Amino acid sequence: MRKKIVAANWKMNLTLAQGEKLVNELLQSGIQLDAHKEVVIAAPFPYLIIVKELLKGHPGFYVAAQNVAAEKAGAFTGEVNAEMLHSIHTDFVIIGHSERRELFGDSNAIVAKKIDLSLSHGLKPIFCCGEPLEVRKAGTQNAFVAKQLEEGLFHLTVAQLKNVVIAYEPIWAIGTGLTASSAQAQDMHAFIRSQVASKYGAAAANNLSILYGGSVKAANAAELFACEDVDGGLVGGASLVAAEFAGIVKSI
Ligand SMILES: O=C[C@H](O)COP(=O)(O)O
Repeated sequence: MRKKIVAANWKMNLTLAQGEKLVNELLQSGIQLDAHKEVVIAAPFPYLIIVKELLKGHPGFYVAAQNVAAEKAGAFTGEVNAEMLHSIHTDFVIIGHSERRELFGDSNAIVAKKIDLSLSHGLKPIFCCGEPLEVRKAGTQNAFVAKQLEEGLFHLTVAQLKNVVIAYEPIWAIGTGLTASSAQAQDMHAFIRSQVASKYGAAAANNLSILYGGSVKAANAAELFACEDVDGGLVGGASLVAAEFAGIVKSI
């Protein structure tokens, strides 16, 4: 049975005090996780150690970095590498988020390097993919996402893929209040799973968690998560309010 996962992506928001308050409120919000459900908090780098500490003793809660360097180590001022993240017990890392792709030049080739370095240091990548509005309007979203998968992810072995989570985030739905309909989400998730099945076989595809991201909130989470191939969400804005995020987690 594949894992159901809800991940909070705080992006570049919250002071440390606000982040600590949010985590504490979340832990007190009555979330019940079984062995097949996980909550991941992608906090800014400086808070990772502290958030990890706050989550201690709460099984099923994990921390993620929002990015990782594409280089191993060395003279790369301002970068944080996979080994460093592992050394502070980071569990997951978001790779290839559309904001990184669009604003910071993360190409499919760079994404592939980040995936490799993360896996080789025991981090679980949350690989993001998704099309911009013009591609959706042209109806070529499947080909667009297939290329992202092919160039960013499909060089992995089947054993490596076991430690990867995919997040499908249509760019037109991120932070816009526009959510993909559950039918649009299901169609794309089923397509992604079929691509994985063709490359790695049905068992690998069935075990892979595929999250939806893009204006997920407590009010639409249950409908999205009810789709057969939607295994949870990657949540931006709504992860910054404890009650709202707890409502989303309770929908998995
Ligand atoms: O990583 C999260 C996504 O970019 C979704 O953001 P959003 O929930 O604010 O639309």
